[in-house]
Amino acid sequence: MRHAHTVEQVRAAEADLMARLPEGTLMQRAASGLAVAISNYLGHTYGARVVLLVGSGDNGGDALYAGAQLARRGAQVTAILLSDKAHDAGIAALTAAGGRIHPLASSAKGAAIASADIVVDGIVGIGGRPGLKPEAQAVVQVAVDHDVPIVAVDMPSGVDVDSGETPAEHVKAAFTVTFGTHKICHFVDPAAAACGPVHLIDIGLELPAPAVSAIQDADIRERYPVPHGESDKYSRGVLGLMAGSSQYPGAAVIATSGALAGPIGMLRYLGPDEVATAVRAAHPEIVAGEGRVQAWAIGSGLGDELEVDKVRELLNAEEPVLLDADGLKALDDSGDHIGVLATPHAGELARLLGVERSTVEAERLKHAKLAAERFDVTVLLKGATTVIAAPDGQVRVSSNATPWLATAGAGDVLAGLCGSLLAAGLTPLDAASLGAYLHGAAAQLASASGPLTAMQVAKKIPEATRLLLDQDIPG
Ligand SMILES: NC(=O)C1=CN([C@@H]2O[C@H](COP(=O)(O)OP(=O)(O)OC[C@H]3O[C@@H](n4cnc5c(N)ncnc54)[C@H](OP(=O)(O)O)[C@@H]3O)[C@@H](O)[C@H]2O)[C@@H](O)CC1
Ligand SMILES: [K+]
Repeated sequence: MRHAHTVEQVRAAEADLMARLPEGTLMQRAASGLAVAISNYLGHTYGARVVLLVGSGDNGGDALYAGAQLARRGAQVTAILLSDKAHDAGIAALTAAGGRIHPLASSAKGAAIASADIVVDGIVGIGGRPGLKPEAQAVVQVAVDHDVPIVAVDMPSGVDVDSGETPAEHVKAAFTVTFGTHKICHFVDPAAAACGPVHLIDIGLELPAPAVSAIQDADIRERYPVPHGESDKYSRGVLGLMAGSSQYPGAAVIATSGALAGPIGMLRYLGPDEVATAVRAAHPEIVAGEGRVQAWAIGSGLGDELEVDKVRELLNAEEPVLLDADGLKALDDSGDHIGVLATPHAGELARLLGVERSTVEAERLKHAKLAAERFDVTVLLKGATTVIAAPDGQVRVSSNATPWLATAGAGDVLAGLCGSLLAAGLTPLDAASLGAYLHGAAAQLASASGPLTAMQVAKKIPEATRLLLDQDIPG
């Protein structure tokens, strides 16, 4: 996993380390990493035209020192000072390296930005409040109007660092160079979408447990419940699936496709006879009717056929339960739901919490955590970046989805797959994490940069799993 820490955690780690190192060491490490990342992006340094947007703090200092290093290697570097205050030693270093300094009032600044190869956003970093001042917004807009790429120093200025929210104007970066650890805004939308690819420069910080972790390929290898020689269909896990209705029979076929592509040994389907017939026609290996299961997945396409009392009984039973779509209507905030995984999209989460959908979309991390706490469940909030919040406060994100995945039935596949992982014995947090990541990986295979259907995603889950587990096909 990659880990993100809060501003407070970063400041504390920085203070610890700075006390043991000569002054300025951390900024030099940061600036060197930034300069290298800029050179790599441009593909050359000599003659490159680099404009630094410099705010009043150390974020501007990073930009100035990186600019000085690039100027020493032959770049034409111009700094635009956006505040009366700026990092004095950084300005001295840039000037000594042959860089130019423009105050905000300079009439030449627009032309410098318009003809730049790259603009460096050193306006604010972890000391920043959300939003851009009008003078900063104006110079950023010149870069946007002239298609000049912007590299964000630490994070795109104007985003809310600790929440990933973007309540006001902010920079949209071609890429971001950050230091010591990721920050929450790198992982959580909408801010994450403004970062572009994020390069992490190690500056030697020693950090506590992260606030948010991002799932990677290696996590699948470490946590996937791979069967062994002694496994049988029961020990691999049996999932009970309640999905589909006469109104939405297709949801059951799609959800069962997702479930069968996961690790379970057997799938029991419970639902109306005509839907069971359709499900078994698509998947003859499915067993219809009651029986022992290790986990339940309830909800996709149930429509009005949701039996709230029955579902509430299951929520209070021992087996873990996944609630999706209509199944979420059975969730209440009384009692212990520690084994429950809820998989809402933003609209469903908004209904559960009694707020507007747009509010959930703007404040995704906050509302996922709020619901996890209020309902005592693990919440998987679907989206371009999926946010998973556990009731103990752990948060993970999965960011490998493709925009093509926004298609009918994709959520049913995810519910089936996560249910399958729950039945195989993973915790709700791990089932959600691996499910979201495998779903995203399967969608990438199914899409190959083009349109896809939910069933195609389900069909690609075994291949995505095999690739991520790195297992050769025997024979
Ligand atoms: N921590 C680390 O490990 C390392 C940190 N390093 C670097 O230091 C950066 C943090 O630097 P920092 O603390 O000096 O704060 P920074 O973000 O430059 O803001 C400065 C001032 O800006 C102002 N301001 C606020 N909001 C604003 C807005 N929207 N628009 C305009 N102005 C705004 C506000 O001043 P005020 O307006 O309140 O007077 C604030 O005090 C960090 O991101 C990284 O790049 C690396 O060098 C080494 C390792
Ligand atoms: K910045």
